[in-house]
Amino acid sequence: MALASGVRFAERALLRPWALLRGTTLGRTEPAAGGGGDGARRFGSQRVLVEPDAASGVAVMKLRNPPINALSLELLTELVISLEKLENDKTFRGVILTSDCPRVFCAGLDLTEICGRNPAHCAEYWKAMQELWLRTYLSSLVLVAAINGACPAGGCIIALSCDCRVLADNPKYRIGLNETLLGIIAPFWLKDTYVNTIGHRASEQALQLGSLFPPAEALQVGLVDQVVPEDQVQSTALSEMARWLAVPEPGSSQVGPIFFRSRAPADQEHDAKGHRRPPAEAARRRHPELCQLRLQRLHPEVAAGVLGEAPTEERLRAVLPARVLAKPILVGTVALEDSSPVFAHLKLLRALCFAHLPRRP
Ligand SMILES: CCCCCCCC/C=C\C=C\CC(=O)SCCNC(=O)CCNC(=O)[C@H](O)C(C)(C)COP(=O)(O)OP(=O)(O)OC[C@H]1O[C@@H](n2cnc3c(N)ncnc32)[C@H](O)[C@@H]1OP(=O)(O)O
Repeated sequence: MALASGVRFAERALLRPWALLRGTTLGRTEPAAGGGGDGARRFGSQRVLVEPDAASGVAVMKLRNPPINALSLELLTELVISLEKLENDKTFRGVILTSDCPRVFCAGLDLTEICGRNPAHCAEYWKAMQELWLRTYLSSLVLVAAINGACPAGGCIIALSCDCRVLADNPKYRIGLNETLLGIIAPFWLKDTYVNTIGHRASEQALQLGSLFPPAEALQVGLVDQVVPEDQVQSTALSEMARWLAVPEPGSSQVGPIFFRSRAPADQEHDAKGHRRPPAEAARRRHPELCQLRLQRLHPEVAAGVLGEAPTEERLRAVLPARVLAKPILVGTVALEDSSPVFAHLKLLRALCFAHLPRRP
């Protein structure tokens, strides 16, 4: 019964992802601030404001979940949708991520989404967090973080998944992964991202101590690329973006996320006819091992949400057709298959089941 109700919950959420967006208006379009230039219209949602500049191919994406841009489920979902929208629009090559809330870039996970919530909610929330990380870390767009406020934990994760980080020079704006101090253990993909950015020893120390770096130290350790006066963060981010976008194709698309963040061949962005693959598919091809990690890491939490409790083989065999169990399912293609929610859900269920079954000889 727990299984059946768990499945119904997940199915409903997957079939109606917009149901997660309580009180949200998506796709609203209005003139950009300052009158808007050539074709400049801003769009976005309640918690993510997008100011696109078609002429430069750059959009500024502002988090606005006052007072501190805590990563609520709604904000995570809206960020993913906005990024996906820009990735699918060939006009855009770069996004500047910044905050619309004074003094805080992003306070990290919304702790009210975790504390005292049921396992199904935690699973949904955690999945959304990983989705955002995958979407940013593997994005085909150049992402520059214009960090105009405090940037702890989950805020730092967003910044780390960008190609470049510009931090405002204000000693109150500290940045780092401090979750250890809250009793949250960084998953290994996050540890790896830290190591890739600031090196092994610095990560080891900073993660264990839960260090938050003030601007000068963040620059010194390599956590940010530039520290500039607060009123120059946006303009510096735009200059950085111009530098990154000036690299001609194909170099610009083949180095960067594909080259550095994947062990897969670097030619996965386009199909044999030269058509650009949908971002989710390209990401999966570029980074199969990430997809795999994703589910390996995800399954205990999701199992709690989807299956109600750790399933026994007997229970799984009772609910799954024999042919499903006869053939190993590729674990991990699930969450990136968002084009078909029902299919994705079935695959998720199967993959979870396999994660709990004894290995075949
Ligand atoms: C099932 C899920 C499993 C998850 C597994 C995770 C695996 C690892 C992956 C990611 C891990 C991420 C870890 C995190 O992100 S944990 C969050 C860590 N965040 C922090 O430590 C930041 C804490 N906040 C602050 O330091 C400050 O609030 C600051 C952002 C600097 C802003 O300071 P200030 O402007 O002075 O504002 P206040 O401190 O007064 O805060 C205003 C109100 O906001 C509330 N608040 C603050 N932070 C959070 C938060 N993260 N979530 C929810 N609410 C938050 C604060 O209590 C104030 O509320 P109120 O006005 O009602 O008192």
